[in-house]
Parts: sequence; C-alpha cells; structure tokens
Amino acid sequence: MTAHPPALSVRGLNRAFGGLVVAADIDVELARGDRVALIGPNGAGKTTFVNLVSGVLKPSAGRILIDGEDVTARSDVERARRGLVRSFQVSRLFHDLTVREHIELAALQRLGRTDRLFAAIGRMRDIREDVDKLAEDLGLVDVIDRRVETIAYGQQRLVDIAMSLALRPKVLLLDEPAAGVPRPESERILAAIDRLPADIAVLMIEHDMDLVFRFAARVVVLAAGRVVFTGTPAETATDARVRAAYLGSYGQEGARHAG
Ligand SMILES: Nc1ncnc2c1ncn2[C@@H]1O[C@H](COP(=O)(O)OP(=O)(O)OP(=O)(O)O)[C@@H](O)[C@H]1O
Repeated sequence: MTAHPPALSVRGLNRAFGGLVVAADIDVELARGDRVALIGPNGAGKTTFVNLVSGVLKPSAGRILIDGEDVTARSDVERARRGLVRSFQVSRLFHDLTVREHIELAALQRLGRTDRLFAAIGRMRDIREDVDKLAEDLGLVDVIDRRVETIAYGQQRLVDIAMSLALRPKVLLLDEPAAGVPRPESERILAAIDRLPADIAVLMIEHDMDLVFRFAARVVVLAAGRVVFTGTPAETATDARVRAAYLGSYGQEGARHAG
C-alpha cells in the first residue's frame, strides 16, 4: 500500500506585518483524522496562521499542500474546493435566511451549483438529504426553518460548523468555535466537535485547556509567530517552554491558560 500524503502540509511559512513577525518558519503537518489544537498567547499569530493556510492572506515565503497538492498559489475558494475549509464566521451569516438555507448554500457551493439557488433545491434530493443529515448531527433540526437572526448565538456557531461540513472538508480549521458561548450551549458545540467525521483532519485554535485536553491528540504552541512546542496535551500543560512563552507575553493570565 502506498502511504497517504498528509491531509495538510505547511512548510516554512513566513509573514510579517510591517516590522512585526507573525509567522516565522512554521512547519505543521496534519494526517487524515488528526486532531490538533493550536494554542499560544494573545497576538502569537494563531488567527494569522489560519488566514495564511486558508488563503485569506498571502505568505511572504512557504508552501501549503493539501493531500500532496501544492495550493500556495490558489485562492481561498479554490483551496476550499480542494477540501481545505475554515469555519464560517457568525458575522458572515445572512440574517434573513433560515438555518436550512444556509446549509443548502454551502452544499450548493461545494457542487458549484449556486446559480440555481433555492428555487431548485427542493428537487435536488442529494442536497436535501445532506442538509437533513447535518442538521440532525449538529442538533439543529428544531430550528432548521428559522431565520438565523432569531436563534441563539451558540446555535449560530453550530450553523457555521454545519456549513463547513457541507463543503465535505478533508481539513477543517476552527477558530475558537465555542468562544463567547455560555454553557450549557457550548457543550452542544463540543459534542458536535467530538462527533466530527473521523477521517477529517481538524486544527482548532483554542484557549481553554479543558477543551484542548478533550479534543486534541497533539498540541502546537505558537509564540511570536514561531512554533515553540509540539506535544500531547499533558506534555504541553507541564512544559517549561510553554509556560515561558505565555509568561513572556502576558503574565499570569497566560500561565493560567497554559497550566
Ligand atoms: N492585518 C493586520 N495588519 C497588521 N497587524 C496585524 C494584522 N492582523 C493581525 N495583526 C497583528 O499580528 C499579531 C498576531 O495576530 P493574530 O490575530 O494572528 O494573533 P492570535 O494569536 O490569533 O491572537 P488572539 O489569541 O488574541 O486572537 C497581533 O499583534 C496583531 O495585532
């Protein structure tokens, strides 16, 4: 059997904003099914990393490969079509559309059929089945026909995740999916993440170490744009370099997050 290429391979990624280095020779690899948490103090470059990988920002150097294919020169939309998907952001939801219509839009985007829009969706059985299954998996059945502006924020974040999954990602990038969501609603988001399809590689930015322990097999720690540590959650929680990275940047607050 031939070895599978990594689902995502990031090599020698660099980027600065003026004099501020936000990505410095970052190498990260995700195999199929990987569950990786990306942590680091505020301003470490985590969101920038996701922007660079997803194609929203251009690196000054480095390469990004999806399933062995170099996509560095490709746009974010082209990368998404090849299976590299970042979660949508609640601020980008269309508040007049229902939950169902949002998931349908994403499913149509995957198939390149957005031109037909909703009028024809009723006749596209494949899409209807997809949408119903995702709504069920993410606990959105009860609100499926409600406009998203009328549902709770935590549910809107689940709509984000449903839309991302409708694109059938190979690699899913999640930027603090439960941030700002009160419990017990955040628990539904965590449960949905626990149930993500096993073969998708997932990289999640997360500050909450409880969630990191629950989700990740591997943790990548970023500080000042550099990978300063990679290890299991348990190793990460006790590593002196990780502690130093947090303390160096923002004192006791960081120590609490990392420890
Ligand atoms: N478009 C931009 N132009 C200039 N500076 C930027 C830009 N985007 C981000 N920065 C700066 O780059 C640094 C890294 O930001 P980034 O948002 O990637 O960090 P982060 O690790 O995600 O932080 P947080 O945990 O606070 O979200 C920060 O100092 C930020 O102010």
